[in-house]
Amino acid sequence: MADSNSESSPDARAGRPFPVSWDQFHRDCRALTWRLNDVGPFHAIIAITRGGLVPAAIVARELGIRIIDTVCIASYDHTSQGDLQVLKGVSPEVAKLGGGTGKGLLIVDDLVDTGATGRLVRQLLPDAHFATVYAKPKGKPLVDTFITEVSQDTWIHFPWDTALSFQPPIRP
Ligand SMILES: O=P(O)(O)OC[C@H]1O[C@H](OP(=O)(O)OP(=O)(O)O)[C@H](O)[C@@H]1O
Ligand code: HPA
Ligand SMILES: [Mg+2]
Repeated sequence: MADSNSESSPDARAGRPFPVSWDQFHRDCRALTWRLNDVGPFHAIIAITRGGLVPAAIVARELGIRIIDTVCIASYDHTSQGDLQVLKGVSPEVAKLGGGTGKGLLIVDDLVDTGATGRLVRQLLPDAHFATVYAKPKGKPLVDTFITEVSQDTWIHFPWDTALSFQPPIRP
């Protein structure tokens, strides 16, 4: 990421952890779906891989959507963001359902951070509805629906990236 500001440098952000359990993540995805239920119906869901796969599965189950596509984008190597690479775009069948601009399609990702991924997704499908579970301030304007905002200098630790481990007591 081209962010030289020490407050939001990868190290600073990794230093302010926000761990999310499976239980919490499931609850947040359900809360997101309640909001999306008021916006739809949607023809199909597009999960932004890989982080969007888990929320997309939960949202699809709750909304009864069975057509699920992926847009495969990679950029972060742990906490540093490099150039975005679209490894796979929208499939022709799903692009057709969205009339070429994404109308009636629901894009799901786990979070927006700098907004770089969201901007790319919006270029691909300008009329789609873009939903994320979490949003940081820089990326928030790109998202149509999200559940929880965290500060820009926070690093969210998702349950699929973490494991339970011993923590020393606060007072040694
Ligand atoms: O708003 P941005 O600064 O672009 O960051 C948000 C994106 O970064 C993460 O994906 P990543 O590229 O790390 O790939 P992954 O989903 O495979 O973990 C996350 O899942 C979002 O897609
Ligand atoms: O805060 C985050 N957590 C996990 N992955 C991420 N990718 C961009 N920002 C984050
Ligand atoms: Mg991702």
